[in-house]
Amino acid sequence: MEVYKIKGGNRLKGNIKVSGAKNSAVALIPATILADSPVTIDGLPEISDVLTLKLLMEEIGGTVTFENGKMTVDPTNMEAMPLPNGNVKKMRASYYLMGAMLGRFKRAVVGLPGGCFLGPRPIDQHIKGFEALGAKVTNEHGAIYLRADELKGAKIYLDVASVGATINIMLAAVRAKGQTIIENAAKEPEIVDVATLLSNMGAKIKGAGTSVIRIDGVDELHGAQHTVIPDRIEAATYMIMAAAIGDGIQVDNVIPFHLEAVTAKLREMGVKVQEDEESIFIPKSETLHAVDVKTLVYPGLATDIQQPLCVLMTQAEGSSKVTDTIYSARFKHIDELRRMNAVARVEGNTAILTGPTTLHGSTVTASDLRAGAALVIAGLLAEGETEIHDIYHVERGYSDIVEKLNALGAEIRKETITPASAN
Ligand SMILES: CC(=O)N[C@H]1[C@@H](OP(=O)(O)OP(=O)(O)OC[C@H]2O[C@@H](n3ccc(=O)[nH]c3=O)[C@H](O)[C@@H]2O)O[C@H](CO)[C@@H](O)[C@@H]1O
Ligand SMILES: C=C(OP(=O)(O)O)C(=O)O
Repeated sequence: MEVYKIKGGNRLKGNIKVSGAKNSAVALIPATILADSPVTIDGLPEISDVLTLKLLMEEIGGTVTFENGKMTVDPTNMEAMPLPNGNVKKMRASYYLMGAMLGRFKRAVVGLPGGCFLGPRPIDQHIKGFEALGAKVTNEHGAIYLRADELKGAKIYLDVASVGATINIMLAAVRAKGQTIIENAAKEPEIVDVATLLSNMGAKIKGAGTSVIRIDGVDELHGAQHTVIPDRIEAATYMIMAAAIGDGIQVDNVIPFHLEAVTAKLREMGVKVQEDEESIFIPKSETLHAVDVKTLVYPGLATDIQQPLCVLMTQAEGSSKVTDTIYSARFKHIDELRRMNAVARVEGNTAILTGPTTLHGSTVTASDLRAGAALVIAGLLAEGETEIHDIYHVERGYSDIVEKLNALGAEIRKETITPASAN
């Protein structure tokens, strides 16, 4: 089993470069299925979700090259191979194969997705959208079967502004006959990024990034070239880390506009965030103040940032409250932080953390991706050594995290331990 071992307490300093956005990358790659010639995507993060999608593209007959963050997918010989199990279960965003394969082949069989367990994560809005476009959708033995004689544009109102449903419906609708209107669409920057690639492939999409998206279906989509946007969640994680244990850290390759909610919250805590065009500098923090946080859909504070932010709250004076309105049970990191001496408790969909506290190195488990990121920051802050288990979650979302942090002066290493020594 692979674990991270972190010797805590080192102050960190220097520049750290953010990679391409995971949540864009995992939709851009399936979007290539819709083209009739090769699509190249540049700036992709080297994370396990991207490698899993590469394998899935190959499983359905795509020819894929991936080097130095640049992936070219030739979808010409792809077929509607059923994908009920295997790689689709390793990640959440394999659900985008449903929309993309339905758009191209008018049929697909895709296993229910994996990904972070954050409490229930239904996909009813995706299915409602596919059905509105004319697909018959059934759930058989844990796989979703989709079939349509033809896809027809429709007006679809999303009951929740879901990122996944918005993108998935967009992927199918670009090849439907006539106009599709998605109302109460999610507005996350990753949706705009996917719409940009699809438009470059010949799709007709208006309104991505607003709550009403209009799509005029086209008969074919062609190859294109695209560079993925920077990962705003990775950037926010490193901003929080910089505020917690930095002696001056510049986070490079960011779009500061995408980070406004976290920037505002850090400033409220007393952090002096300095924005430039494509970078953000965080000087050494002075006194940190407790704050209350509520996660919301974009442009509100992302639920994915809540978990790392909890660690910073252990260093702030007073009691902070974090209410997660998107995933009410996304608090498994709190138990692990308590093992590290954090003063924290969960009441319903709210965590309450009181600081400042000295964190103690401990053996802890990453229950999901951002819980893992939170524990890495906690380990960097803690006195003594921290050992983090189940780091495969972290590797779904953070490209080269060990190398990036060590370059700032951290002491973190990946080690393989035997299960016996894991106890
Ligand atoms: C691969 C990817 O992009 N993952 C992100 C995406 O996940 P994901 O796309 O799965 O999240 P959604 O935006 O769909 O979920 C938002 C909320 O809507 C609910 N819901 C969603 C779909 C549906 O059909 N029915 C339904 O009820 C969910 O349970 C959740 O409470 O957005 C989440 C919320 O910003 C982020 O935490 C994830 O990092
Ligand atoms: C929850 C996340 O990812 P996924 O939707 O891929 O599980 C995340 O990125 O924090």
